[in-house]
Amino acid sequence: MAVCTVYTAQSLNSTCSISTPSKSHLGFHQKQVIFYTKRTNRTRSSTNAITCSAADENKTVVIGLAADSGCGKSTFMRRLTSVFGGAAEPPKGGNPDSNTLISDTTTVICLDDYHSLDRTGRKEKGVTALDPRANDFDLMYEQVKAIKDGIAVDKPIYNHVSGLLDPPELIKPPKILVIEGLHPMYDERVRELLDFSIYLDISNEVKFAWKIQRDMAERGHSLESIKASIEARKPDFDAYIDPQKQYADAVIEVLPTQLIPDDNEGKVLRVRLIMKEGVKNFNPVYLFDEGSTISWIPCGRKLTCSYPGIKFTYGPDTYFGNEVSVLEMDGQFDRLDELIYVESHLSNLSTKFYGEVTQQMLKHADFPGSNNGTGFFQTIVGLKIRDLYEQIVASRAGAPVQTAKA
Ligand SMILES: Nc1ncnc2c1ncn2[C@@H]1O[C@H](COP(=O)(O)OP(=O)(O)OP(=O)(O)O)[C@@H](O)[C@H]1O
Ligand SMILES: O=C(CO)[C@H](O)[C@H](O)COP(=O)(O)O
Repeated sequence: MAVCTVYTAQSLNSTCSISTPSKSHLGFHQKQVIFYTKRTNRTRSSTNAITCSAADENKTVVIGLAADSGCGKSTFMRRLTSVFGGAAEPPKGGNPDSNTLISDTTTVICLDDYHSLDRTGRKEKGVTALDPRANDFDLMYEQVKAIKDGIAVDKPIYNHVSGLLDPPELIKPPKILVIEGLHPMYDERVRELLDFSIYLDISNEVKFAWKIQRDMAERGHSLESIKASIEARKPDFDAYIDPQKQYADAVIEVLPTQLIPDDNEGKVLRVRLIMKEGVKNFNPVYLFDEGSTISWIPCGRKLTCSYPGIKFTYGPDTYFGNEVSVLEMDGQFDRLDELIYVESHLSNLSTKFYGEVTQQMLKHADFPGSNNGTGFFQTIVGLKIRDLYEQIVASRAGAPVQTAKA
């Protein structure tokens, strides 16, 4: 037994703890405790440096989700957390404007909380929130690494209501940590901590249509102000956000349909799920025959399709020099219960029972994108992440990995 100041490891199986008071500015959860190590793999008798790490099988799995604002991250997160069961809610009794969502298995933190400049600060310096100079990547790295190592942190909160940085909130290491926001793959050190990464790539036309729908209808903004805000963000979006897609293990690309010539309504979407080959614990989904190039129009006797119909394509491709498999869906579903027909023609879905994708889609039929490839592919990626998590846990425990059914 030793008495020391520790950055508290929350897991009982944590192997040891650390004492480096000079690091308190990094927001580790710091307190004076009697320090007891249950299973010590490594101890170093130094007054100010005891290394800490959670027992390997308990280490937090870290997922990164990158996208611009208003591109469907929250909707995706709701689909993902639902796959693990249990409701995701803000920390109980905490800041009502917290951006964090916690469920039994997952904790989703929003990287806006690492803005180093508040709204006024950005205005004074003439930088946008997308600019790396408005974000604290050192703190982001230190805290994500700490959580991954089983250590709770006091994470700052960026308050979107006031535009100010609020007092921090305690984040305990969950089974799965999702870091979502503008820059999860921007900093190489943070990128290295990710067990899996996703980029939501929404084309300008579609982003514009979604922004109008939300910001005009729900937030009372004018068409001109929405256009101006998109234009103002574009240079920094192109410089700092968009390039992250090259690092993503999966990209969901959302484009206008090709089924309606010169469509400018932006309601019918062509959605591409780009899946990197050779990623550990992740086997891309395929249609009919793995590695072949397939074009499929499922609108026949088993799927109701009104104009302009539905078209799937699948095949190998390259993306930023990486080998990928691409599954594409253009069009929209008329009847969600018939989705089972499409699901039954896809393989490597990592479902636990026949029809699980369809069941998830029906459960959240009211979420945006439920009648097209955005919701369909987000659900599939959610199931793939569950599978990846289960494989990581099984391999750490040295148990044979029980592969998913489909
Ligand atoms: N798949 C979709 N299909 C149609 N509209 C969508 C879809 N996903 C999101 N939207 C629209 O975009 C808006 C923003 O979605 P969401 O809140 O999920 O995005 P976000 O990236 O979390 O936004 P922010 O970062 O601004 O909080 C929704 O209110 C909805 O209008
Ligand atoms: O790009 C964003 C990510 O959500 C926001 O614009 C950024 O976080 C700044 O927020 P606000 O506009 O509320 O000051």
